[in-house]
Amino acid sequence: MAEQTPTAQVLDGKKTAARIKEELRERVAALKTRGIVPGLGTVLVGDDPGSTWYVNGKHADCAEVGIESIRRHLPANASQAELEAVIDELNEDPACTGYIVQLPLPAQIDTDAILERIRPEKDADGLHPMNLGRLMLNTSREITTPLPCTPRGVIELVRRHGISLDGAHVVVIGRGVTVGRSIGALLTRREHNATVTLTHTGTRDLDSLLRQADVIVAAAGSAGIVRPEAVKPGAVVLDVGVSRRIDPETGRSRVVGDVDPAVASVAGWISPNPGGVGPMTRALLLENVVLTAERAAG
Ligand SMILES: Nc1nc2c(c(=O)[nH]1)N[C@@H](CN(C=O)c1ccc(C(=O)N[C@@H](CCC(=O)O)C(=O)O)cc1)CN2
Repeated sequence: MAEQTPTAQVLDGKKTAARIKEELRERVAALKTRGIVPGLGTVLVGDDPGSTWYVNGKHADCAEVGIESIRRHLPANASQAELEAVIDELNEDPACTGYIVQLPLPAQIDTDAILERIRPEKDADGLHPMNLGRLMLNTSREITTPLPCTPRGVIELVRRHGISLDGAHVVVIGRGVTVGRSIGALLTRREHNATVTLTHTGTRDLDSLLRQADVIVAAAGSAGIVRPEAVKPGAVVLDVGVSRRIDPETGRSRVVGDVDPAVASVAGWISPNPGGVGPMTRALLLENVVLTAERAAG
């Protein structure tokens, strides 16, 4: 079959994230004039190369916008008690205005118990049950607690390209808490006003649902699961999935998304992967830290 020309417009996460970081630099400078220095803590358990890369990126981002950063690194065999001691320490540290625990955690750790131990006001990822719970409450009031970074990144990426989600049918693939379930809750709030179909590994005939979507958010971690024949012409397609493959030419590991590259000849808009939602996740984490510091300052 002849190769088709990509016609979709690009949802450029790199450029958009750079703009957000510029705005944040000014907000951080304004906080500093009031004697408030935002500080992001990161907790990494183990030496997974992907997680290490993400955490290093978060520290580099902080330096770029003037946020202080605090790093805690535990060995892969750390116990629940050892990790909880670090959480308790960051909860009390005044220099740490918000922090994240890099996920996934090793199997011996009870992840839910760790997320629950983070002080909700310092939960820079918006994954504490109280902050996730607030997402479910009064859907017309503005939320003033931290929200999960990837869902916010997706929404901000779309909004900053002038696309409205009001009334749109969004089909989300993946029911994980960091993306799928929380984006469903966020998009159905009154301010976004979308209709969401949340699909997962138990969904029958995914393609027939995808064909009805105005917007697809693919967060399955299943390489190429969104194929061109299942995409409505002109749809907005956001690729959040991360799978890793060894590139036969370079021998290096590279990211492969959930969206088949041929979708670019059918969709109206598409987010590249890498270079789409990933950089937005990082930028929105910084925004959560700044927001938390601004709110604490009154
Ligand atoms: N505590 C958390 N853990 C994890 C989260 C999270 O939001 N909070 N999300 C992911 C990892 N993640 C941030 O932590 C993240 C993933 C991807 C990117 C990114 O910029 N990706 C690049 C490509 C990177 C590559 O080549 O490997 C891109 O998309 O351009 C940033 C952050 C799971 N854990």
